Amino acid sequence: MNTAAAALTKLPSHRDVVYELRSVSKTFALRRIQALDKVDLRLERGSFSSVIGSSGCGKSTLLKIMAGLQSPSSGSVVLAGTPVMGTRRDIGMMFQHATLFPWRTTLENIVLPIEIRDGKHAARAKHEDARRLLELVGLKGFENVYPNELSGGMAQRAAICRMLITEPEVLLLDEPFSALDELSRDFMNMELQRICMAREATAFLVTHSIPEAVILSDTVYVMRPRPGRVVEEVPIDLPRPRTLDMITTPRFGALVEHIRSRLDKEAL
Ligand SMILES: Nc1ncnc2c1ncn2[C@@H]1O[C@H](COP(=O)(O)OP(=O)(O)OP(=O)(O)O)[C@@H](O)[C@H]1O
Repeated sequence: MNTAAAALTKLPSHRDVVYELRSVSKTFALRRIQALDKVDLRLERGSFSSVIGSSGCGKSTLLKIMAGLQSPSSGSVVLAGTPVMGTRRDIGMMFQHATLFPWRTTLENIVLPIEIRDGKHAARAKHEDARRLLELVGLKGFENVYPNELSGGMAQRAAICRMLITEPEVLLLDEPFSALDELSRDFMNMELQRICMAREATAFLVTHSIPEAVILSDTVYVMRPRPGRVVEEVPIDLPRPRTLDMITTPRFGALVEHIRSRLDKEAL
């Protein structure tokens, strides 16, 4: 078996806990909204987790706190043994829209986080790494193309490279493919799995789609609103690598139904 095939058949390592949230609460004092109430999370190294819940249940607030973009009102957030007190180098983020700069080529967009952090010289030194990442996501040959020549899916792949160029420990993903059509989204989800497995990345995804959460995750956290809290941690016992035809299996259907039954009824 070649190395790429070996990487694909490897199961997630499930060893040490890399990210831990203990009793995280968040209240927005001005509007007296308790967005999060005592949320506990433990992400194992190399695992893929998702959070699902109705609109306004606190998913984005949770992600922002994990990213160090917002501070919790109480509780602790620890990544790789140190408290998260602000943005940090070992956290990579990806959002719904790729937001590539139109005046920079794909390659220049990918190395931008390095340029901002360490300057132009350091960014240039990363061009080889950026080329390798482009190959990993299937964009070889698009190094010198401008964003207006990329499809939505291609732009999101470039955004994956931009997230990975700083070699983050964890990937925080806020509905990264929700703006894509269904076929591209399915394809990109399988690509995301391949990339995460190849790099043994620890990933955490916010999504509104139960099937997406199930096909990608080792664990799905179900949230309910007012106040936002995790009501269940659902282990997904489907084998890896996951394939799209698993969606038609009875086990997949049972997991989707179980998660649906645990969601806030008003959201359905
Ligand atoms: N900066 C803020 N100031 C005041 N209230 C806020 C702020 N950010 C979020 N909220 C409130 O906190 C609650 C949770 O919001 P959040 O955006 O985390 O939910 P969500 O689950 O991500 O929603 P959606 O799925 O619609 O994106 C909501 O009631 C929202 O109005």
